[in-house]
Amino acid sequence: MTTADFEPIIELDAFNTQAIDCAQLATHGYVIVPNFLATEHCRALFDYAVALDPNAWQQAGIGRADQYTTNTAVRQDKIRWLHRECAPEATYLELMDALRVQINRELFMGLFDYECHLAHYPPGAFYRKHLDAFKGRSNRILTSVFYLNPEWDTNDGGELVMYDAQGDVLEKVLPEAGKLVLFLSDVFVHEVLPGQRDRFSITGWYRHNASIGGVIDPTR
Ligand SMILES: O=C(O)CCC(=O)C(=O)O
Ligand SMILES: [Fe+2]
Repeated sequence: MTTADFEPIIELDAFNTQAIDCAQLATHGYVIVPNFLATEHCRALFDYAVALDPNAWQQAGIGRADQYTTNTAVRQDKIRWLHRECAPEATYLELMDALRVQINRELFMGLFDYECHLAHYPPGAFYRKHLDAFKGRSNRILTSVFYLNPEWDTNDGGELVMYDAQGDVLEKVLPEAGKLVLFLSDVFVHEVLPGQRDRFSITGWYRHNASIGGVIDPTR
C-alpha cells in the first residue's frame, strides 16, 4: 500500500486545544496531555502507520546533516519524516501548526516551524538517555511526542522516562493512544525503555528561525 491510497484522516478541528495546559508548560517546561486527539483519529493514524510499506521507513540516526550516523547501541527505532504532499500526514502537520500558533499566542515562544517523523520501535527496541537539543547549538525548542498505541498496558513497557536536573526520574509516561507530551528540547534528558509490543508514535520539534542571510536553517 502506498501513502497515496489514503484520504486525509483527521479533521483540522479534531484536536483538543482546551486540553493543552500552557500554564503548566510555562511553569514546569513540560506538559502531558492524555487526550490530545480522539480515539478514532489516533486509530486512523495507527492503522496508517501499521499499513505503510516497509520501504517507507528508515533506520533512525543521531546527529544532523554531516554529523548524522545510525547507531543501534543508542537508538533502534525506524522513522518516517512526514510530508505535506501526503494527505494523511499533512493533516497531522496542520494540527501541530495550529498548536504552534496557540502556544505562541499564549506563551510568546516565537516558534517558527515544525518538523516531525513517525517512529516505530519493534519489541525490545529502545532509545538511550539523550537530550534532543544542546543549548545554543540547535534551533529545536520544543519537543512533541504523540502516541498511537491502542490498549497499551503497564506490562507492555516502552515508557518514555523523563529526568530532572539531578538525574532523578521526573515522569514515566506510558505510550498510550491519544497522549501528547510537550517538553523543552534542551532541558529534559529522556529515554525510551524497551517494550513488549510494536510501539508507534509521532515525534516532532518546534523550531526557532535560525536563518542566516535569509537562508533558512536546514531541517533535521
Ligand atoms: O518516543 C518517545 O517516547 C520519545 C522519542 C524520542 O526521544 C526522540 O525521538 O527523540
Ligand atoms: Fe528524544
